[in-house]
Formats: sequence, structure tokens, C-alpha cells
Amino acid sequence: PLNTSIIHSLLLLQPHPPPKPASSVAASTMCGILAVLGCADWSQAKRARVLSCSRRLKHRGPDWSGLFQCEGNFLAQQRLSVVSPLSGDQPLYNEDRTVVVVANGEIYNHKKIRKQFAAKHTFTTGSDCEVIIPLYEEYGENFVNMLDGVFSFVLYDTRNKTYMAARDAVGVNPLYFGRGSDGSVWIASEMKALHEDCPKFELFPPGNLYSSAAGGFRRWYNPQWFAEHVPATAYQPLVLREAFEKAVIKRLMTDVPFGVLLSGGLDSSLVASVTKRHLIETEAAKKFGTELHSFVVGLERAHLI
Ligand SMILES: NC(=O)C[C@H](N)C(=O)O
Repeated sequence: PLNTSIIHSLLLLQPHPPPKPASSVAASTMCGILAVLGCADWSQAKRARVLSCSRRLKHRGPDWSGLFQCEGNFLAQQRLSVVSPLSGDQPLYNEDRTVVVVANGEIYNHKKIRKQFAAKHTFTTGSDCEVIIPLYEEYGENFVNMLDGVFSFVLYDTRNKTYMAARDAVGVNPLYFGRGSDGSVWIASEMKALHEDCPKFELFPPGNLYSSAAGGFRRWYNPQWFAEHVPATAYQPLVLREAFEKAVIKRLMTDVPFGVLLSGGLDSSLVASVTKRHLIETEAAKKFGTELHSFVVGLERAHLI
């Protein structure tokens, strides 16, 4: 797989106010989610507690805070708007609001999936993450491998009171899983949102999904090469180059200004050079122009930068 830190060199700039020269920077593919499921207590005090835990993720999503509650089940999101800033606030719902999703993710093939469901599903937002809903309605819990992207999300189905959560193939987007002392399940982008309320918590394993109906985790990402002790295909530099370029290009999907963070090393320089070369072909260029903003972090008296 590609080194995910390479891809992280692409940064999203603060989306509001819109396109002006970049002055501030937020890390890539942010947003913070917190889901608390199956609480025995759903008093005002519990709701307030969930909200205050969710607020600890505010640094991940400065643009919006949202909360869904159905009895003892809570889904909260702090949003960093990337795709469809004006309509994509979360939680996201299906047409009759019986299925609810909070997500931290970028779904690169969302337009393709939208087309596939255009006749069957009424999309209410422009969010790339909304495609999770029709996929779930069509395929139940067996759709995660149809998402091309980086993500962590929690979906709650009010009709049968079940939920599922999933994390992308290699764990680009963070996710933690814990249990409260009342048996509730806590799932959050960062530990700080759940550690005080969960005597036990762990990393949500990358490439896995958790299903409340099945009562556990299962791997959804099972590429053939997992089983290979020695790679079956020989190293092909051109194939690698093409895959790398494609990986960078699809990450230019954004409705907000963006830039590249240069570490000073080879990886981020490669990301910057591919971005610069292909920027002109992208939707982003139509909105923000073809000038590429770049950033470096330097320390006083450190002479590298
Ligand atoms: N940024 C995110 O993680 C969610 C979604 N892609 C949005 O733009 O709102």
C-alpha cells in the first residue's frame, strides 16, 4: 500500500471565508465523531455529558457541531467542511430519517455512487459521505468495500435499533472503541472523547467494521496480498508511479481551498510536484486557481528550512 503519510501532505485550508490567499491551515481529512450507543440512562444530564465529550473534538471540526439522539443512542459530529460546505452538515439522514450517519471521511467515488442511486434515493445534501446511506439501504452491512476513500463512520438504524461502525482499509482516519460501565458502546475519533467514561477502550482496528447485530468486529478489507509472504508481482516502477499519481489526484477533491505541507523530505515533495502538474485538470482549480499554496513548519535556529 502507499505510505499514507505521503497522502497526508495534502492539507485543507480553513474553508470560511471562501477563496482568499491561504493564511491558516487545518490538518487533512479531519472532523470529529463521537457515538455513544445503548446507554441505560438518557436523561438531560447524559445528553449534556455526551455533548461535552464531543466538544473535546472541536479542534478537528471548527465549522459545525451536530447531535442526533434516539433514546440512549447518541451520534455527534464536529465538522471540518471539505465537500459541499453549505449543505453537508452532519448527522446525515435517509429520506424518512430512520437511518442516521456521522462520518469523518472523504469518499472519492461519491459522484459515481450518487449516479448509481439517482433513481432510487433522494439525496438531501451534497456531502460525499451521504452515499453511505443508500449503500447501507441496498446492501445492509456489506458495502464498506464499495467506498473508495479514507473514513471512519457510525451508522444507526432506528427501525431495528442496530448500528454499525467502520474504519478505512489502513486506518488513515483515527477511531477508538470503548465500553462504558453501563454496557454502552463508545466510538470516537480521539481517545480524549471517551477515556473518562470507558473503563476499557482500544483502537478500532483499521479495515474492520463493528456490527451490533453480529455483536463484534469483522474484517471488511481482505486484499489478496494479505496472504502473500513474498509479493507475487514484481516491482514495476511505472505501475507504482501511475498508482501514486492517481492517489494524489483523487485527493484533490475539495470545495475549499487547499495546500501542501512540505516536510522537507522526498515524499511530500513528490506529492507537491504531482499536485502542481495535475492541478489544472481538477474541479478545485476552477474554483481556486492553479496556484499551489505550500507550507513548512520551521523551528527557530533549525537550519533545515
Ligand atoms: N470532512 C469530513 O470528514 C466529512 C465530509 N467529507 C465533509 O466535507 O463534511
